[in-house]
Amino acid sequence: MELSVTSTEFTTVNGTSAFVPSPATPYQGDIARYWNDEARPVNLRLGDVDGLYHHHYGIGDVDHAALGSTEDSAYEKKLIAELHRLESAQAEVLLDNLGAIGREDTLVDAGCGRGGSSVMAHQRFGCKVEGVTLSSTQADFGNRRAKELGIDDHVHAQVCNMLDTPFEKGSIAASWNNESSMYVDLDDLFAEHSRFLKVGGRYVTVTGCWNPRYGQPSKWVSQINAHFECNIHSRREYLRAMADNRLVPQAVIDLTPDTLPYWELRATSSLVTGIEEAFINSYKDGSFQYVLIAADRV
Ligand SMILES: C[S@@+](CC[C@H](N)C(=O)[O-])C[C@H]1O[C@@H](n2cnc3c(N)ncnc32)[C@H](O)[C@@H]1O
Ligand SMILES: CC(C)=CCC/C(C)=C/COP(=O)(O)OP(=O)(O)O
Ligand SMILES: [Mg+2]
Repeated sequence: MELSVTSTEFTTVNGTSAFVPSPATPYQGDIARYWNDEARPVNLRLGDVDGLYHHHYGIGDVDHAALGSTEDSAYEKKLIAELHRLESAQAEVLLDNLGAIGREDTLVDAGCGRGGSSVMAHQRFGCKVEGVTLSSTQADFGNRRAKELGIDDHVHAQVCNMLDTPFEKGSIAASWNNESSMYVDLDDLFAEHSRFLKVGGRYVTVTGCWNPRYGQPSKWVSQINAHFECNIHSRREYLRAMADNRLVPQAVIDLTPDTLPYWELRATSSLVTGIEEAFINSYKDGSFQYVLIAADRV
């Protein structure tokens, strides 16, 4: 495993030894531990459907015909497949917004999780994808999947702070944060993307953000922050930090109506985690939005 940090330590995670780089901050240490320990069935069982493991949410209409009757003994399996289909549809929309990518290009998946979006990007464009995550468990998982798929020469994950990456200035054709920008300061994040992206390169984020029109983060947004130990930014902060870092928005898409069917379906499943109500209520009261922002590095 490649590491872009200078010192390392061993720690105990779930009773086993895991390799944890010295975090840039105590907060990043907490986030590394959080994702090293994470093994929720709602993520693993969905990933098992086709081997693409996501840590993001879904978009699009539910295919009720494919789900069939709730009385059917195979209903739960179909529901899991449907939730997974919607999560992969979200990643497809992110990739749609990366623009023209060639086989020779290298992309950066910032906060790559178990690597589902990285694999999909390689499968679509034939390009190289470099994923970074704070979690050694996730990086190992992603690299193992890439090896199993025979694409480890193109898809690679490493334990690395996305605010301080080893990628050379101007070397990257496109980069993204798929539900990972709520763990960092946006000025620091966009300064780093702006540094390693080529001029004319594309940056995309899919994220949940609080709506400035609501006023301040609602109780539901605060509940989501506490649940994931993250810090959801406002839509205004995204646009301001992009403008300050040579990232010019080309598309701002409100995906809130598209993600509600996913949440309403998930709330009926046996895999609920308890956070469904906060997402549904905040999307419905307008305090929280699910957005995609695509920007050009100028
Ligand atoms: C909700 S998961 C999203 C994973 C992935 N993008 C996906 O769509 O499946 C958040 C990810 O952000 C990563 N992350 C959070 N802060 C980070 C940081 N400072 N540097 C690198 N990764 C970070 C976590 O390690 C985790 O992999
Ligand atoms: C849109 C927002 C605010 C996202 C916060 C980041 C996050 C934890 C995303 C999903 O991860 P996951 O797939 O591991 O979560 P879950 O277990 O709930 O499916
Ligand atoms: Mg999930």
